[in-house]
This record gives sequence, structure tokens and C-alpha cells, in this order.
Amino acid sequence: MSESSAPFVKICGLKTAHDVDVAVGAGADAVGFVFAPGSPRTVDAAKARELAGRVPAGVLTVGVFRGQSVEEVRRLTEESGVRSVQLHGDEGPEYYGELRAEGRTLIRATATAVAAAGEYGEDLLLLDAPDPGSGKPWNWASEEFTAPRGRWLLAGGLDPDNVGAALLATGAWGVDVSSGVERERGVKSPELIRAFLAAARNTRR
Ligand SMILES: O=C(O)c1ccccc1N[C@@H]1O[C@H](COP(=O)(O)O)[C@@H](O)[C@H]1O
Repeated sequence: MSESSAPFVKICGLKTAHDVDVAVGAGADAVGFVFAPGSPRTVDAAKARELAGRVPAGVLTVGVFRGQSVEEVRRLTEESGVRSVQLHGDEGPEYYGELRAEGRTLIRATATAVAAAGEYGEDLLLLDAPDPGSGKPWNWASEEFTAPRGRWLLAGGLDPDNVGAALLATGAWGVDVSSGVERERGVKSPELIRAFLAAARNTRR
């Protein structure tokens, strides 16, 4: 993708067939299913398999994990059939290496400064807020923020009203959203999903 093309957009935390259909129909590049425990968006492997089965091959399906063992990530990924693994824990490069050796597409989520995408062997880097999925933004607009080299996604408190400015300010390759497309915590809004995708798509870096 060239710098002037439309940004990559992932819509995360989907729990219903209708929301998956809306996100895919509105042009999402990726959809996420949360396997991390304790979230209002958590789904089990059977539900994720049902939802992922609705997603066409050109759209990436992502399982979202936090602080879970390699064995659990492997099991949930295989049982659900999602194609990509997004890790929010404090896993090190060895952990990534183990999953990478099995051919999984890896997204490394972090709230700390990173010089370049790919340092742990991940396919995509995701810069997120310290409390992922909370809808709270972080200081991506501050002068202290330095964007990493390479392809990276921005997340944390994005919504249809701020995603364009966030993309322009940071130069992120793509964006990821959950709370900002919900009408109440854990319940997606089809209108907000469509509005977010339109706003992001219309932004050219
Ligand atoms: O969405 C969750 O509940 C979640 C739980 C645990 C780890 C990650 C989670 N979601 C990720 O958080 C951001 C979205 O944040 P926001 O709600 O838009 O502020 C995104 O990367 C999700 O994949």
C-alpha cells in the first residue's frame, strides 16, 4: 500500500452476525473477535468460528488475546479458525517466535514507545492505550510522540469524529477501533461502524 492510499481499518470486538456483516459490507479490512477474558466483548471459540465463517477471504479475521498462554492462543485460534493473532500481554520475542513458527499472522499490541514495527517478528505493530478496549485515548497528538518506522496501526479512543485527525497527525498505516463504534459498552452501533469506516477511508495521508 502506498502512503496516499486509504488506511487499513480493523473493527474489533464484534459479537453478532449483523455487526460482522455491517463491518464487512462497509469495507473493513479486518474484523476482531476478543478472546481476552474479562471484556464485555469476549466470545468463545464456537461463536468466533460462526462469525469468522461469514467473513470473505479478503478480510482478515483476528483473535484478540491478553496475558494468555501459547497453548490457549493456539487452541482458540485453531478452534475458531481466525487467521491472525493480536497479543496485548507482555509477551517477549520468544513467545512471538513460537507462534510465528506455526505460520500465524501476528499483531503485536503495545502501549510503550517502539522504534520500529517488526522488532518481535510481528507482521503488524499496534500502538494502543494502556487500558485496551476502554475507549480512552492516549497522547498520540503530543509533541513527544514519535511514530515507529514501518507499518503500524493506531488504536485507543478513536471514533468517527477523531479518526481523520489521528491519521493525519500520526501518519499511521491503519487504525483499530472498538469502543468508538459502540452505542453502549460492548454493544456495537451499525451507524457508527459505517461512519468510522467512511471517515477513515476519506482520509489520505
Ligand atoms: O476490546 C476489548 O475489550 C479488549 C480487551 C483486551 C485487549 C484488547 C481489547 N481490544 C483492543 O483495544 C483496542 C480498541 O480500543 P478502544 O476501545 O477503541 O479504545 C483495539 O486494539 C482492540 O483490538
